[in-house]
Amino acid sequence: MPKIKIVDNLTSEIAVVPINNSGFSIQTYESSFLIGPFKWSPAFRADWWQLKRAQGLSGRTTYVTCCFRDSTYGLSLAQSFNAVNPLGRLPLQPLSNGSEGGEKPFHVPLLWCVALPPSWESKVDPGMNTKYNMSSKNLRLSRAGSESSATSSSLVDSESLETSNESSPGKILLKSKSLSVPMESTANDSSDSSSSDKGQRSPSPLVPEDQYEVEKVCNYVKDESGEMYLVKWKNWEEEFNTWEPPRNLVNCDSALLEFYLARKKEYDSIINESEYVITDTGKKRRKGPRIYIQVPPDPRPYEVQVQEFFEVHGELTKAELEECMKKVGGKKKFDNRGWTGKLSKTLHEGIDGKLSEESLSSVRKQLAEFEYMRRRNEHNRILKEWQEHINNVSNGKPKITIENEVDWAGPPENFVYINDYVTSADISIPDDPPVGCNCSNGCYDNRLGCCAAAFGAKFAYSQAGRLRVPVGTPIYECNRKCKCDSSCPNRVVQDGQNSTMQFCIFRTSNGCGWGVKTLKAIKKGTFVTLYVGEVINTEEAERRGRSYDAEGCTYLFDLDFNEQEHCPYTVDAAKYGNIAHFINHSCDPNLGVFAVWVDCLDVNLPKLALFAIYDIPKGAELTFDYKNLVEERVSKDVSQFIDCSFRSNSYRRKGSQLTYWYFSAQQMR
Ligand SMILES: C[S@@+](CC[C@H](N)C(=O)[O-])C[C@H]1O[C@@H](n2cnc3c(N)ncnc32)[C@H](O)[C@@H]1O
Repeated sequence: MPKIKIVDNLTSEIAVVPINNSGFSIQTYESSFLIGPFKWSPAFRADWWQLKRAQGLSGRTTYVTCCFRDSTYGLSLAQSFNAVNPLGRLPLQPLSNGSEGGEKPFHVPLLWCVALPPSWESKVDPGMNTKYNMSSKNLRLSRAGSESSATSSSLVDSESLETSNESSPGKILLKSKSLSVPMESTANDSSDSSSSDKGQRSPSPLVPEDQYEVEKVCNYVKDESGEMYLVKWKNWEEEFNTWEPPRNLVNCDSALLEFYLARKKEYDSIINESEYVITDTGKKRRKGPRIYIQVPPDPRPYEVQVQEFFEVHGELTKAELEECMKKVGGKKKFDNRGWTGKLSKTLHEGIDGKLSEESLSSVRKQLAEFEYMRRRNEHNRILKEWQEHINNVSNGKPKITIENEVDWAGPPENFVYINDYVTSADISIPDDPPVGCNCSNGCYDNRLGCCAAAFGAKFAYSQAGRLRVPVGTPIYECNRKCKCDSSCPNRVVQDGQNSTMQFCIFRTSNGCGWGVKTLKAIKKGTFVTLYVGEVINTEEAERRGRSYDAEGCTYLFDLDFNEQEHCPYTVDAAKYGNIAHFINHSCDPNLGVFAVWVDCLDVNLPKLALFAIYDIPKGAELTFDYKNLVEERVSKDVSQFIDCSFRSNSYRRKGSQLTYWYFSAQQMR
């Protein structure tokens, strides 16, 4: 009667019970644990997970060794496989020939030792249903590395196992990236240390202790239970080669590629040298024996394989990609799971010139979709990075998203997001106001001595912090010298944007480049944003203006509020700017620009603040009127280029007194 003893470190014994031809049941005596019957099927996988969970092993990659010794049939079989995928292919290797007699020692390295050779089914008497026990003296454990380096949960208790002095090739060594304790050969360990060394890993400072280097890939199989590669490990003899699932083969691209290319060549030469016959049904059939070698998937990254295809069949055209854009749109994520299998194979048939015109065109269509989505994904990633950067700088005030479903434009080159004016070395913006108000018990409309009244201006805000003066009104907010505190209603612009505001920098579809839309409704009179940039002097502004004219882009804003003097300063938002950099022009705008003085009371250096001049609905593009600016500063060509495509905003209130508001700084006085 064949006997098998199952040993592990959690339970002393596990019985493996063959259930007819359908598989095995595992019983652990200590915990009266019974699983099964299970088959070599997905159901077995489920059972296995159940077992792992019950044993507290879930979430761990555990290596499992299954051993089978059948004295009736005189064969010892052993194979290791990953517990995460117990259904991985188990190519069985006879470890010793039972006909030589005697029980051969072999290692039982990790948690489980169970009898699981699929081919055993055919050898088991269907009705037998017998518990198999193997004497523990057949099991032998030894390991390389120190005892202390072993985790107790990953080793069989060697005390409980008897040792055998027999030399035998019957050993199982697990050499894989996840294995924590390397096992060594016992074949010659007591008598021949030099040959024993051959089976050990030589210490390498570059390879962590728990990892093994792939020297070469020797074979590949794929069947309904998955793919496995036969691996020769660096510094280990061939007899220690193991079958590994693809996920265990990390950082060994060149070994995989070398094997793939050799295997493909071998396969192609068989195909090319074969004779073919035309069958009665008109099909071409290869003559000769079945080809047993299998070609693994090309391990090179998707981009490399696709490039090879394009080199043979030409790059994708703009039209092909645009077709995809219409079909897929801007949002769908690139998912290359669909890529890995079939398409890769077909692609290679295309590279090898084995596809018909029709199939080729269908492959191109599929590739165009992949390419489009891949590029779109990459593009979205870049935009996302930019979005994160902007929100970091603005501290989420306002919250900004970026969207481009229109073209491939990315973040503007050399653009630096800022929150406040920046200056060149020759300009400084004072922030120490010489005077402030004495209103210790509240600032309010026309209160004598309060900042607005002191400067001869109107109190600009309602108690709710909304603007209530028409465009052209200068705004004097309370400053750091004032007696009032931060709750003062005359501190709107200096408080910055409300963090509940949400804007989206989006790519316009009417050729205006980027624009800004609001993702939340904005009430009329609400402060929306500052127009910030680099403060430069007149001469520099003239120079830059000429070059911006040539480019057809304008970001210059003269601070020409002091009618008495020539305008000494200009704000240039081309390179340094905030969200206002992206706000487009309209002759019928929903934002108005106001000059606001806070801590800098220099008449030539106000802040430029954009306020909502209507109730703006969610989703509307934000615009202000910079036509006057264009007429003053920019050439005719550019002012022709600027159109007033936003004129017909349906949410505009007819007859509103605000319709005559203009962007011109001159008119704000
Ligand atoms: C302050 S920027 C606005 C953001 C700009 N769209 C971008 O992509 O960076 C001004 C430039 O935007 C473009 N622009 C703004 N409003 C426009 C409009 N109504 N029609 C055409 N182009 C416009 C012009 O190129 C102009 O020089």
